[in-house]
Amino acid sequence: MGRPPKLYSFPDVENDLAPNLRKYILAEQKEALARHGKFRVGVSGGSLPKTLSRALLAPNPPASLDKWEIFFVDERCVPLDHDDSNYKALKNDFLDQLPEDGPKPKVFPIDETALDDPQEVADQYEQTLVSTFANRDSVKLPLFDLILLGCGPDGHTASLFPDHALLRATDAWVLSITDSPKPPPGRITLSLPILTHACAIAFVATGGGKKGILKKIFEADDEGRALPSALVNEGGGDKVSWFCDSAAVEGVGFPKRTSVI
Ligand SMILES: O=C(O)[C@H](O)[C@@H](O)[C@H](O)[C@H](O)COP(=O)(O)O
Repeated sequence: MGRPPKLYSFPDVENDLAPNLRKYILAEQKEALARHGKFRVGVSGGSLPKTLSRALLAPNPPASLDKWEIFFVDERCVPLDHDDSNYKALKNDFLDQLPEDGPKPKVFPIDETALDDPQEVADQYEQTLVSTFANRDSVKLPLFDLILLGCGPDGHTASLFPDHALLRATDAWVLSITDSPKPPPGRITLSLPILTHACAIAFVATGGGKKGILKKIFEADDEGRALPSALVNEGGGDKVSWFCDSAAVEGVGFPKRTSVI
């Protein structure tokens, strides 16, 4: 690993992790707005939308939310109102909780017209990125201001799973998977080069269920180094920050930080 990622450990999600995550996101937002007047964020599914809403809703949602463009780091190929939809989770946990008269982000869900064909969904989503981030011929890779990731108990992140061929895919921005070990099997995901190209990348991993895998990722022995989340550490270096609670990092022998400055 070149310049190592930052590993934050907080005693508690509600009172410590969430306010520090807020501070971090608002600092990234400030830099992005100064760079190009927009804040382009990629979000994952799982528990992330809930933690995000804890971080961002209180004491009040960010004033520049109307400058935010929110994309999905990965999405399940299900209708947007299905319980498995990452869009639905973000909508329920965050978007619908915003005050009616306040600023709203622009959100880019998947196209629902070809859900039985994940490759088609991936191609359509890549087109969405191409038309938002500029012409693919002029932009080699879309530059997200911030990517927010989760980490599964097997070390997966986004819908990039351990030992899966998608980990080696470098020719597309958005990939499809039909055999996801975590249900549902049909999904789309940003590719590893897009994740690590982002200006900033944050993982949120909490709870005792993450303990063993974080140890493997950070101790990076041969097995740990090959895990998808470790490959993000490897490619993103010091652009990567991990927001964890004490339960998740118990026993992890890697220097831990306790607050975002
Ligand atoms: O849609 C998904 O399934 C995800 O994007 C996935 O990569 C998730 O982030 C991790 O599985 C962690 O999930 P938890 O935060 O629920 O542990």
